[in-house]
Amino acid sequence: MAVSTVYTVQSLNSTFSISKPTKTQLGFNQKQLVFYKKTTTTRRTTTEITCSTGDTVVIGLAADSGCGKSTFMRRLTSVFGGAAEPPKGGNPDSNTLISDTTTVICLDDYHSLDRTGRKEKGVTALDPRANDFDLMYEQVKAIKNGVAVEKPIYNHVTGLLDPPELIKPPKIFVIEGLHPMYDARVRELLDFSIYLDISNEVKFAWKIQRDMAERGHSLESIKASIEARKPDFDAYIDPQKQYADAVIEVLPTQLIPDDNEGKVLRVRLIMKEGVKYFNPVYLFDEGSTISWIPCGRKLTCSYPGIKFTYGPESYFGHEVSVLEMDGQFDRLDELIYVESHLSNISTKFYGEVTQQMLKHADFPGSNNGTGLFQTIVGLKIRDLFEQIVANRTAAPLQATKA
Ligand SMILES: Nc1ncnc2c1ncn2[C@@H]1O[C@H](COP(=O)(O)OP(=O)(O)OP(=O)(O)O)[C@@H](O)[C@H]1O
Ligand SMILES: O=C(CO)[C@H](O)[C@H](O)COP(=O)(O)O
Repeated sequence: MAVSTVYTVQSLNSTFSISKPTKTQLGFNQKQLVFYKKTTTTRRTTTEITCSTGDTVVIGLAADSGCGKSTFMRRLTSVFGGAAEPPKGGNPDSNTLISDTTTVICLDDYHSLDRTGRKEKGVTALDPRANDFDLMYEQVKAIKNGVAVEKPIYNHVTGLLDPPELIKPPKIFVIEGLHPMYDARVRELLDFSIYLDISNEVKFAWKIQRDMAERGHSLESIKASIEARKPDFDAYIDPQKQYADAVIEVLPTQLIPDDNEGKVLRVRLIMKEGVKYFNPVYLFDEGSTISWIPCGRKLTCSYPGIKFTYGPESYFGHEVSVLEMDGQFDRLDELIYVESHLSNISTKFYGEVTQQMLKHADFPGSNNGTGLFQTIVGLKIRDLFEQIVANRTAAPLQATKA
């Protein structure tokens, strides 16, 4: 019986056919090859095998508005080197940030209702009915498979949906916003997920600081906006934390009794056990329960001091490790003392965490656990990315040997 084999290779720019692929092409490790489709035709039957060759690692970052996502993204892209900028020559109100390695998109771009539409229907932007999850899923899947997409833009200045912008598959694709883990199909596409869990007291303090000082809002209007969002936040945003591989929880300090200023923070890094390519950070002794007050000869601490705790816990029925820091640093250069007591932080050289923190000393949270844990999660993401890529490169080699 005559058997002919047709291979169709779709690159980012074109589709072309080749009669017989080379070994490299069969190993799917050419970045520009996105779909590999082999059609074996006998006289009457056709079998199709489709393989994706995209190298893109997808990271989800969930948090409410004004909870530090942009700051976290700036720390993350800095770990990979190079600055992140909006697409060149594009819409000046684009929410996208592109650097050499990473592309960060804001999921607000998948709002299906614009500001007026939401007002007319009486729904908030947090409500799933105001968002297009089908399109979000299709486009994140395409990027993960190495296919460029035309993503819509939600314009925060006008409140309208602007014409789409072209997003090409990067090495690391970060989807940040209100709902990266809401839709099960999108969740499945994530290689790693993070939730920034800012307690109400702290969220309020940060909102006041930003919206009163920088945006001229009144205290009453800030209170009203937080209250108006709360039911939908509780229903649709907050539950996503159960799916996150890492949660950064930000709470008022316990070092000052009845503190309500929200300036000194207790920050917990909750790390899920058993996540592929992710080994939780630990303090002194993995799996033990530790309480450590490092203030003394090597670390300068003014009132109320600093306290670290570490240990195993259960979080939404998952086994997790929790590293906690309560208090704030007086001198950032002394952070090296704390860093040297942490293990599994995925640094490439001694003192890398301290170096990153010093480099961005002017970012919010640089003197406390928010900055420290965001930096560490950035390093863990770099490590995860490198492991995934190494694994993908090794797999075709093994297949070729077999
Ligand atoms: N770690 C932090 N410590 C103190 N304040 C912080 C911290 N992170 C963020 N803030 C405050 O919250 C504000 C919002 O931060 P950021 O812009 O990073 O949040 P966002 O989630 O990206 O906000 P939005 O979604 O509204 O754009 C900052 O201007 C700052 O006032
Ligand atoms: O929750 C939000 C996420 O950033 C925004 O409020 C939402 O995107 C709507 O934006 P705007 O208030 O500009 O119409």
